[in-house]
This record gives sequence, structure tokens and C-alpha cells, in this order.
Amino acid sequence: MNNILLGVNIDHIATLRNARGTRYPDPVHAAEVAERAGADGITIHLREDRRHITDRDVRILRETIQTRMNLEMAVTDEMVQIALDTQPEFVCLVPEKREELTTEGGLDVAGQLEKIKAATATLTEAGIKVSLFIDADRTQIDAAVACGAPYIELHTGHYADAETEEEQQAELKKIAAAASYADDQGIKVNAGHGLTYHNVKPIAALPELYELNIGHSIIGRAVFDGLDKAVADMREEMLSARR
Ligand SMILES: CC(=O)[C@@H](O)[C@H](O)COP(=O)(O)O
Ligand SMILES: NCC(=O)COP(=O)(O)O
Repeated sequence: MNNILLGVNIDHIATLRNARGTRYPDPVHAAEVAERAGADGITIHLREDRRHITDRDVRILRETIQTRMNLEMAVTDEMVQIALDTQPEFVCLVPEKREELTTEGGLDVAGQLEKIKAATATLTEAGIKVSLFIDADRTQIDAAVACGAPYIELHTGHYADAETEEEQQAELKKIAAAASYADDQGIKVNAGHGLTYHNVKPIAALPELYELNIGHSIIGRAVFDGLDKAVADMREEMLSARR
């Protein structure tokens, strides 16, 4: 079977740093360790409230990341300008609510088609590859195609949060159907949110998936095992699903 890539989200290194207002632990250092351990890319979410990743992090990481930067951001004029100034390889447009604990759902692309189409066009013209973070829903996939986005990232949070085996299987089925549908439309399919060492394999086994973006569980594991081992072990879990 083909390969699957791992984008390591390092937001929560910055969460820990910001909790005490210190200079450590530094997400710049985390990116370097993650890349050495086999990360195919580094994902950062510059939230509008800067609760974890900061503008300083984005600026320095742009200079230090050796693989590729995937900048997750809300669809606002401020963020589009930051992306144009930063020139990450990828931008993933995500929904944001100021009061949420974490991203709660996918972007409503169908409901804001013109706005997202315009942002996608601006970023694409600047040479940035755009991905849209959406739920596993045909209407949203059709809208992503209409926006001209070359990538989507399927939101796996509902799968990860499922409380019963039955619920989880139903969510997995939805993600599998969406990945296959999007692949038929010629769009590249990533996935992420809430993926852990315990739930990643069935997702990684879906043949259309190109890359998984995983953060919180890797950083959590790193506290006990070290970041290099946490990244390598997650990569191994994913790759073993493809053998
Ligand atoms: C868009 C997404 O799923 C992740 O980037 C997630 O939002 C991580 O950041 P938070 O933990 O701040 O939600
Ligand atoms: N886009 C999803 C992501 O980057 C990581 O989400 P999580 O693993 O921190 O839940």
C-alpha cells in the first residue's frame, strides 16, 4: 500500500510555555526534534486570540522548519495577510470560536462560499497550497471543489470523541465515504483532530488519505516518552496500518 504522511502539530508546546509566560518549552525546538524523528511536516494553528502559537513563533519557524509549514488559521483578513507575509507551504483554513476549548467542527464552506473562494484564490495566487478543514460531508466537499482548493482535511473529532464502538464505526464509515468521494473529485485528502495512538490505525488504513495532522496526543505522550519517541511511535502506528 502507499505511504501516508505525518504532520506534527506543535501548538501545545506553546500552550505549556504560555501557561507560565516563560521562554520554554520553545515550539521552534519542538519542530526540530519532530522533524529529526520523522515528521513529514509541522502544523501550527495561529489562533486569533494567540492562546498558544504566537506571531513570533510563526516568524521564527518560517526560518527554521526544514520540511514544510502547514499554517492553520481562521478565514479573516488579518490571517490572510499573515499568510501572505509568511509564505507557508500550506494553509489550512479552519473555523474558530473564541470561547471553544478546541476546534469543534469543520468549516462551513458551503455557507460562506464566496468568502472562502476569495481567500483560497488569494493564497493560491501567492503560491500557497490551500486545504479546507471540513466535516465528512458531501455538500462541504462539493463546496471545497467549487472553491478550487487542492486539499481538504477531514475533521476526525467526532470519530475520536465517539462514546461507543458502534458510534465510532459509524463515524469511520462517514470519513471513509467522504475520503473516497473527495478522491473521485480529484482533491487530495488529509485528516486530523483528536487522533491518538489508540484510534489512529483505522483512519490511517483508509487508502485515499494523504496526510494526518496530529498534535495533542503526541505532545501528551512526549511528557513521558520524549518527543522524538512519541513522533516515531505515532509514525509507526500509521505506517503499520498501510502494510
Ligand atoms: C484545526 C485543528 O483541528 C487543530 O489545529 C486544533 O485546532 C489544534 O489547536 P487547538 O487545540 O487550539 O484547537
Ligand atoms: N488539524 C488537526 C491538528 O492539527 C491536530 O489536532 P489534535 O491532534 O491536536 O487534536
